[in-house]
Amino acid sequence: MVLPVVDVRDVKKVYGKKNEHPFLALDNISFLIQKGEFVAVMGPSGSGKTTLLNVISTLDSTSQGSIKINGTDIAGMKEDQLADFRSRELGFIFQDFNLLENLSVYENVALPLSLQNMPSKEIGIRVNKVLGTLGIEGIADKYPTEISGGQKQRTAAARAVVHEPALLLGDEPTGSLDSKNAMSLLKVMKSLNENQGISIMMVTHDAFSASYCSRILFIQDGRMYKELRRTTTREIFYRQILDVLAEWGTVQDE
Ligand SMILES: Nc1ncnc2c1ncn2[C@@H]1O[C@H](COP(=O)(O)OP(=O)(O)OP(=O)(O)O)[C@@H](O)[C@H]1O
Repeated sequence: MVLPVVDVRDVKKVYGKKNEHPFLALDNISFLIQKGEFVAVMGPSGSGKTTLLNVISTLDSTSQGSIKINGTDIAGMKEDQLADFRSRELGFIFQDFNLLENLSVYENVALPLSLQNMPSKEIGIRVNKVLGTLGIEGIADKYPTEISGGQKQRTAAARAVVHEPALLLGDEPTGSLDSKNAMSLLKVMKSLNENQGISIMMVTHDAFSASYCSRILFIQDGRMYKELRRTTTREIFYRQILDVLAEWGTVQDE
């Protein structure tokens, strides 16, 4: 039996203590992400997207319900087990890249493997492979201050997948890129998804970015609002996404 890569059941997240006006940020959210899916989470500001990403990425705990990543229930794990789990099973790609400025592109990408104490020869093989996949082998010796925004985001993507995680998580990964670099990163993510079989879940407010995904989860007020599967061309899917956003009064132009 193939286990889903993400299994979220009846998850609630309450912020604040009980006697201090608790706020229900996630309200009985349940969904599955199967291996090989590329899923976007969309919703109005304050709907709980980042909260959902944080509890799935094990950076925050739930108040109720269960979350399994690749079959492992993350609720009962201690902090050191969680850190180990995160470093093996998850990859993160953020809007602001989070590259270390005093390390070269090669060293930034190698970091997750160095932290796992992998032999340097094997690190070299893996890093060079992923730099090639993302088309940035030519800038391996440059430093983050010497490369473009698009190259920084590719470096961040390479670092996020170099350890071959079960799940790649993105928080507005195209958010700080111009449209050309955003499209280029989305194509890279789609190719990692289709050719390397990496499962991806990303939060985005951008319908164009979401149209590269195979499924969209729309959340509102901490609840599942709607789900949209791509069964058609990217262009038609984009219009279908815009139709849902229009229900919230959030219309965008491509
Ligand atoms: N640490 C916290 N303590 C109390 N309330 C919080 C906390 N973090 C988030 N919230 C509240 O929970 C709700 C969901 O926040 P969250 O950041 O998940 O929304 P979001 O959908 O990611 O929003 P945005 O699109 O604006 O980033 C919001 O109403 C927010 O004010």
